[in-house]
Amino acid sequence: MNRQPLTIEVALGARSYPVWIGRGLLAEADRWRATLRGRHALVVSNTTVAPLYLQRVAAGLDGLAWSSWLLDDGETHKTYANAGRVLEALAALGATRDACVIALGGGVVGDLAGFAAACWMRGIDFMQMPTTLLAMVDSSVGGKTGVNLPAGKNLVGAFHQPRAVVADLDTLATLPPREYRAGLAEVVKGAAIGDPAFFAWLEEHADALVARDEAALAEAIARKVAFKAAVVARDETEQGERALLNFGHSFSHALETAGGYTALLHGEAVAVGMHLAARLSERLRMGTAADTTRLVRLLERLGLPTAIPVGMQAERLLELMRLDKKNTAGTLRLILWRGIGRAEIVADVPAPQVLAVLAENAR
Ligand SMILES: NC(=O)c1ccc[n+]([C@@H]2O[C@H](COP(=O)([O-])OP(=O)(O)OC[C@H]3O[C@@H](n4cnc5c(N)ncnc54)[C@H](O)[C@@H]3O)[C@@H](O)[C@H]2O)c1
Ligand SMILES: O=C(O)C(=O)C[C@@H](O)[C@H](O)[C@H](O)COP(=O)(O)O
Ligand SMILES: [Zn+2]
Repeated sequence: MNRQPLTIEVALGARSYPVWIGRGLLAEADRWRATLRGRHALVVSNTTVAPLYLQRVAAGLDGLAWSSWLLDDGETHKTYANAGRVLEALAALGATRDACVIALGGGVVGDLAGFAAACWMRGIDFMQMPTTLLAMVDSSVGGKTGVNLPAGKNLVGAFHQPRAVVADLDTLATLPPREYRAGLAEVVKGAAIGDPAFFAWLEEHADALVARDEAALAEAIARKVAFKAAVVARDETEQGERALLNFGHSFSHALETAGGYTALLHGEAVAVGMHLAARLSERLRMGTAADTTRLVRLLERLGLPTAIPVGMQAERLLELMRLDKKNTAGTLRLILWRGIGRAEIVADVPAPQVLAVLAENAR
């Protein structure tokens, strides 16, 4: 079998890096090990992923001074305190400026480990080894790193690009169904904001994706990664276009925070958030009910939620949305939607209209 991975480059000049997508890549250490510059490596993983996959990575670190640091599992552990613990682990390892932090896990591990790498000695190398669908198609690519505060999602963080992304599709074999579906939400997001042909392809292949058909999944991952890589290459630090990748996220981050980071998975909250953003767009006479229906149908076929969880108050959600990083000067700035493939950044969105959509959809 030809084991050459698909390579998608994130083109950022001297800081360009490959996203390798394929099977068996963790064990093919020669490829990824060549990107390590120094003799120290810290593998950050969690208590679920490490027993499954750390051994494959460890085999490739032979001869280096390396150790591992394991996070407890779950979004509630993506905290500033735990980022500090990763930094302490780097100190214990004696990591110098040429050390590398390797994130082995989902987006929680990747965001936290990347943030620690951005902070240690003002920034050291970092490699992403995503093991969830969501991390492969979204969080491992683009260099957004960070942690949550009780006040809000991802409020503390840094842009810090990895040196390489190693997406080993074999790891998805152990991913629980709910986590797999959550990853599909970020795939739909990419198509919804800027690629109508991809959206139509997803509609056509929804059943195959639900059944985890290998070819359909590989194509979905490749298309979403290529889409995101291109956006990041044009606007690395979200001065403009990159904010479109935040479609649904003003709502979803509020939903996640309101739920104490346990009620909804990030991808599930993004699905609900995209639905709410589409409804708000209709209300503001930007989008059409027909497009919202297409979006909701696709999300539901993929097994994703589209409704606000029972008991979440509209006023509380609006209050949380006011702390979103896209806002300026005390006004709401959201990603709204003119329809399939046509998202837009909209400033000064009237709060009463947002509240009305939240209230209409709260249960
Ligand atoms: N930086 C970015 O650009 C970006 C983009 C999207 C999401 N995110 C962040 O990513 C996080 C969500 O990431 P996620 O959905 O990967 O969640 P996650 O990291 O919590 O992983 C999901 C679950 O799957 C388990 N798991 C991971 N890989 C597994 C495997 N191969 N087999 C079995 N179990 C496995 C994990 O232990 C966890 O229980 C959120 O914090 C979100 O804010 C960041
Ligand atoms: O890469 C981006 O840019 C994104 O917005 C991707 C999002 O899916 C992701 O959830 C990201 O972490 C959100 O970033 P934030 O800036 O809203 O915290
Ligand atoms: Zn997201």
